[in-house]
Amino acid sequence: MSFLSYTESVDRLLSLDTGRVRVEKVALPDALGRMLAEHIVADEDYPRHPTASMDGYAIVAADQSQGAIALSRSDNPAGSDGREAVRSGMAVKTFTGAKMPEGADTLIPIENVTVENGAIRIDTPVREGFSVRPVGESYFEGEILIPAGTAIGYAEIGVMAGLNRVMIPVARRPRVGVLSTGSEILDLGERERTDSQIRSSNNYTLAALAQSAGAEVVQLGTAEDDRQSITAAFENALECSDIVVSTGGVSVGDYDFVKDVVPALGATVIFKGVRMKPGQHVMVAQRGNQFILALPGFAYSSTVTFILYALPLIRKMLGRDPGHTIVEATLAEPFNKRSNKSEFTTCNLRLSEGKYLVDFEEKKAASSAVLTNMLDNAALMITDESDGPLDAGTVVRVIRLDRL
Ligand SMILES: Nc1nc2c(c(=O)[nH]1)N[C@H]1C(S)=C(S)[C@@H](COP(=O)(O)OP(=O)(O)OC[C@H]3O[C@@H](n4cnc5c(N)ncnc54)[C@H](O)[C@@H]3O)O[C@H]1N2
Ligand code: MOO
Repeated sequence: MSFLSYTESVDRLLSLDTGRVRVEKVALPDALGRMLAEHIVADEDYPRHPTASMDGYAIVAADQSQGAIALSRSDNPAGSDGREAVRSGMAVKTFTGAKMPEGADTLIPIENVTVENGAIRIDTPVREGFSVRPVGESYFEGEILIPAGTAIGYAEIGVMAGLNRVMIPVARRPRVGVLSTGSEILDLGERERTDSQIRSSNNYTLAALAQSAGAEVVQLGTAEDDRQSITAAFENALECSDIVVSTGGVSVGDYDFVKDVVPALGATVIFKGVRMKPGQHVMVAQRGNQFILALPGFAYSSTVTFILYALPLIRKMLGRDPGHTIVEATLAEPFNKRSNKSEFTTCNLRLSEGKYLVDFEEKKAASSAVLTNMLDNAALMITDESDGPLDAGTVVRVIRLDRL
C-alpha cells in the first residue's frame, strides 16, 4: 500500500461511516461537558408576562404629566398574581420580578417619586415601557435555543434548567481502548528490570486526550513485542472498545507486529503510511463498526497522530463537527522546513494587535520523541509537502490545541 498525502488520508478518515450518534439521557447536572444529541426548543415564551425589572410603581406612562397619581393600597410583590389592574390615574407598588398588573405599561422606580397623601408625585419621569421586561424578551415558544451537537457548558445548563428540562439527551461517549506496545516499555508502577527499559507515557497521554474530547477511556496498559501478546491484547481491546488506539509496532522492524496483527484479526486497512512528519507509519483500519488506529510508538508522533486522526473520529461519533480549530498566523521567525512531507510542528501561538503570531521559543528542534514540546499550551503548525524553508512574515495555518 503506497503512502498517501495527509489530505488524502484525512479524506479517507472522514468518509468512514461512524453510524448514527448513539443517545442516552442523563440528569441535568450530569450533562455538563456532554454533547447535546437533540435540539433544545423553547416550549413557551420567556418571560410569559410583562415583568417588572425594578422595584417601583406600575403606572400608565402618559399619567406622568399629571401632578400626582393615586396609589393603590395593595402591593404587587414577585410571585403574586398581580391581579389588581391599573387604570389611568392609578399606580400599584410593584417589585422586581413581579408580573406587571394589567393596564400598566411602565414601571417608575422608587427613587424617581415622592410618596405623599396616598399618591405618588413624579420627580423624574421615565419613558414608556421603562423597566418592563416584555413577553419573549429572552425567547419565544418554538425557538431552537441550543442546537444538537453543542458541548454543554454552564450557560446551556442554566437555560435548560429555566426550561425545566430534567433528563437531557446526550451522545453516548464512544469507548476508546488505549494500548501501548513494546517490550522496552514499563507501565506505571512496574519494577524496572534492565536499564534499557523506559516508562510508558503514550497510553496516559492518549487517554487524557480522549477523555478531554468527551470519550470514555478503557485503559489497556502495555503489551510485549511478540505476535501472541499483541494478538491477545488487540482481541481484548476489540471486546471492549468502539475505537482501539495502539502505539508502537507499526514501522519496518522485525519486532513491529502490530501492522501485521491488525489485518490478521479481520480488520480492513483504510490506509497505512502517510507522507507526514511525524507519524508516517500511522495505520487506520476498520472491523465492522469498530475502528483501529495503530499509531507510531514515539511519544510526540503518537500524540500528534491521535490529535489528527482519533479526535475527528471521536467528534464524529459524538455528533460534533470533526474538524480542528485552525487559524491563520504569521511566522515571527523563519522556519527551517527540511522534509518534503507535511509537517506538524509544535509552536507558540499568541495574539498581537489582533493578529496571530507564531514562534518556536523554548521548543526543541523537531524530534518524534520530544513530548515536552507539547507543554505550555502549545499549538500545532501545519506545513505542506510543497513547502520549503519559510521566511519570517509567511502566513501559516495553526491548529489550536486549547479547543479539543
Ligand atoms: N528503518 C526504519 N526505521 C524506522 C523508520 C523507518 O521508516 N525505517 N521509521 C521511524 C519512525 S518515523 C518512527 S515514528 C518509528 C515508529 O516505530 P514504531 O511505531 O514501530 O514504534 P516503536 O519502534 O515501537 O517505538 C518507537 C519509539 O517510541 C518509544 N515508545 C514506544 N512506546 C512508547 C510508550 N508507550 N511511551 C513512550 N515511548 C514509547 C520506543 O521506546 C521507541 O524509542 O520507527 C522509526 N524507525
Ligand atoms: O512517524 Mo515518525 O513519527 O515520523 O517519527
